[in-house]
Amino acid sequence: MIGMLSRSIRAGATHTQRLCALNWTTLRNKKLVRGYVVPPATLHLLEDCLELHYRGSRMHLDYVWLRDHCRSDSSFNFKTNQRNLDTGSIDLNIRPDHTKLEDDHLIITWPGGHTSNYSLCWLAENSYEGKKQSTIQPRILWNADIYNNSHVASSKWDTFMSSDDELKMFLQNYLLYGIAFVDDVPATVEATEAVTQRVSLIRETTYGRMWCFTSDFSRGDTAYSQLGLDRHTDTTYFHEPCGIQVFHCLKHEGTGGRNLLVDGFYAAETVRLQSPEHFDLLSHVPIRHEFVESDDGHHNHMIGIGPILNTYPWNNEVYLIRYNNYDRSVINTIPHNVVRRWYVAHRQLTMELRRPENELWIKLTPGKVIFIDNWRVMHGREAFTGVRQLCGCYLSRDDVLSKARGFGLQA
Ligand SMILES: C[N+](C)(C)CCCC[C@H](N)C(=O)O
Ligand SMILES: O=C(O)CCC(=O)C(=O)O
Ligand SMILES: [Fe+2]
Repeated sequence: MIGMLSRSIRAGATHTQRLCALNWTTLRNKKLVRGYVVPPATLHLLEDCLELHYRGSRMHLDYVWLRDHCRSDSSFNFKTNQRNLDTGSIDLNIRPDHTKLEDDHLIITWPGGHTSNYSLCWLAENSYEGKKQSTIQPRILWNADIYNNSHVASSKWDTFMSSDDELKMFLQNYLLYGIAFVDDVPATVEATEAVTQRVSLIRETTYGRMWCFTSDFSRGDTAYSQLGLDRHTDTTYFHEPCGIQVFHCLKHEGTGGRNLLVDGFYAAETVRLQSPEHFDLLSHVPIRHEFVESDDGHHNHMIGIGPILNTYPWNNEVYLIRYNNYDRSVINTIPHNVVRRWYVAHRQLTMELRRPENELWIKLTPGKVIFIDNWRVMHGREAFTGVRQLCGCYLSRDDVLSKARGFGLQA
């Protein structure tokens, strides 16, 4: 399992990306890369696509796709990175009039005279064959030992607020592990908001923008009690669950109240390895989650529908887990001959999520702000006594990933 996980990390930079980074002028002259002879690129025009052999990969590039992805000035706006070309105007039976390979570029002349010029590196990087092999987001999946032995450093408030290198390191930790910490934050809602905004935009929800809650049952949800909460992800009842959950415990005078963290993707990968058919059910059967609240001040009825595990179809990478047994709603979207199999699959995932060795327990104290990837890492809480006050907020995932990409991180 661990071997597999580290492969997924190394897959971060694809074969083609690494090759493209080399100096090809030298290579063309020598035709030799570290002892390997580089075969020249070759082209075959098939009925509906062009077959390109380049640096060890064989790609099939559909003619309509090629015309659609033309990067000439009239087809593509490089200032805005948007397509100019009207895809609706491409002849669906289009075929090149003429093709040639020149200086690691493919040049196509289309009927009517338009010319397209594609770098072979770009094609390799953007072809289906290239994408199928690469990981969208490299991650280090963990159980308690793996996480603890990684000795992931927390950021400190001062450096975090002033240094971009520190923010980049924080984001890298967050992307790899799905959790990241900032320490020594002043124990106020304002400072929590500031530390959060350093990362990205706050996502306002029915709970507010910044929320501060205690066990006062002010809302129709057990989070607002002293009860223990089993591992779960939040806002499963949104079609797009919140991307990040931020928690800062401003005060706790009493006992208990530790938080539990479990890497949902670690558990999901174990299920995939042991019972691919269970993994398949969990990633295809749509399930409803629901939040119904009706009292004096609050009227909410949220419904979110989607499978427990969400995967990219082309490379089977998991990108989102919705797991909240409290908020899971009536199952009426599955025929009876599938229901029991789904429960068996769900039980297996639950057992993996509940293995004690997968549980990371932490006591949040004033000053320690945790960012949790709510699409990946479950959180829970131990029952507590006394006054416990937690503040925090949600972030939307797109904005956080965009920030990370801005630092050159793969996300
Ligand atoms: C975090 N905050 C206390 C504001 C909201 C808690 C929401 C809890 C809900 N059952 C869910 O899982 O989404
Ligand atoms: O009280 C806690 O530590 C967390 C409760 C919870 O699950 C939530 O607010 O989403
Ligand atoms: Fe929660």
